[in-house]
Amino acid sequence: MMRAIGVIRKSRRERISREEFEELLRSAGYEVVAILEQNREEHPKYNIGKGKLEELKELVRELQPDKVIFANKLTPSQAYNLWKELRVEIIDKWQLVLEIFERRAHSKEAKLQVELASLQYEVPLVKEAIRRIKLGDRAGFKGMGEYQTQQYLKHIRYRMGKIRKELERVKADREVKRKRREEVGFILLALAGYTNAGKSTLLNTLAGEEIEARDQMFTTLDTTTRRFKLGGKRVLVTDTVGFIDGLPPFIVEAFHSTLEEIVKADIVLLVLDVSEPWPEIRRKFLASLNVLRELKALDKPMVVVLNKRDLTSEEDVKDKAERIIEIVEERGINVSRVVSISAKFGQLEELYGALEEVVLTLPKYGAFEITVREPEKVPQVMALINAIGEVLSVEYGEETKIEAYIQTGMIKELTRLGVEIKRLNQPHQ
Ligand SMILES: Nc1nc2c(ncn2[C@@H]2O[C@H](COP(=O)(O)OP(=O)(O)OP(=O)(O)O)[C@@H](O)[C@H]2O)c(=O)[nH]1
Ligand SMILES: [Mg+2]
Repeated sequence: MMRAIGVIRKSRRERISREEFEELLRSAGYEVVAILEQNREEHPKYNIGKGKLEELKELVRELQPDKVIFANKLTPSQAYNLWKELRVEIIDKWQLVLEIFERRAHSKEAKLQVELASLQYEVPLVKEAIRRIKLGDRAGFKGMGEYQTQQYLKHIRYRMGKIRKELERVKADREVKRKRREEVGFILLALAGYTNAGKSTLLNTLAGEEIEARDQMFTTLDTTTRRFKLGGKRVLVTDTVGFIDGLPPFIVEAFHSTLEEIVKADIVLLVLDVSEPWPEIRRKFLASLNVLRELKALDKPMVVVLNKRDLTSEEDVKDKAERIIEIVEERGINVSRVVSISAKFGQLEELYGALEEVVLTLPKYGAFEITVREPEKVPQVMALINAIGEVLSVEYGEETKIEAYIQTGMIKELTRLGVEIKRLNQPHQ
């Protein structure tokens, strides 16, 4: 096991949770031999203050860790300065997150995305090393000389170009699949939310699946899509990578094809762990909203799902739901419903109820009157309607008249059965 010293600098602007940092270190597989904390504004040269640096030096000498890991973001020049002082590998929070991603990436796509993000992160570090060599420093990036460092930079750029192209291909592929699914009348749901909120557990419960769900951060990096039925309707639900506070743009960019599942969904389920203390829920909720905003997915119908209600009391859940509503009202965010569930224990009634309602407000639905002239076709028509919408009323007679909400894209499917269709209203907005 790799041994690490953690460093956390807290300031007015940087709200860093020590608990979360320790959790990240644990998830990345480090043995934490010491944690150093400091309250102060950022020191331009070392991030932490000079006095703290001396303390850290002493600790490094004494404990001989493999790495020193900062909970803050380090500038390339700070990383370099720290390395010069401590002579031990220095990484910051985002490199730590990327290390976790690397361990968890299974699919080819996830692996490429992680590699792209890591390379993107390295570019300024390598450039800084080159700048320092030019100024007379002897060792470049990871101890390489000037020529090697230059070559390395070239290699990084080449590799990034290649990965981007490959990811483009994956993206096009995904787009085709998504279209096909929509064409057969699926409603697309995306699970979004902070890491460890219970997204994969919810997908498992919804779809009767067994994808990995564990009490650790970033269990899921690959995108998984499963089908289930909501009433009679066909639904696809997609689970993707979890969010974290301040998810930096370079990670969002690298994971774009994965996160795009959220952008392309009909409904977003934003999952929160309701058993946590309110300040934690609030922090994670706001962080999730920020990522959704960055993805331009905030205008989608969204259901806030308070998960793990089995771990707390009913009043507590109610109180937190009200506070969530306050936040969204304050910020003018469009949330269709707030529901509480226990994904682990299969308590999903509230979620099903909300989805039934929200689904029918989707712009892709419309109200139609369907006339069936051949009685023997009625069962077949009804089955299809149930899969792509909802029957509102049926009038049997010489000809059967059905009023129903159905997906407008599925009209062709119905006409093929030889029925007559008339639109009753304009689509909901
Ligand atoms: N008590 C309780 N635990 C739950 C519930 N839902 C999920 N958990 C637990 O919470 C932990 C995290 O669940 P996951 O489903 O892996 O969470 P995730 O959101 O997919 O996490 P990442 O993939 O890391 O983003 C696991 O230990 C689950 O067993 C619930 O309703 N009640
Ligand atoms: Mg997961």
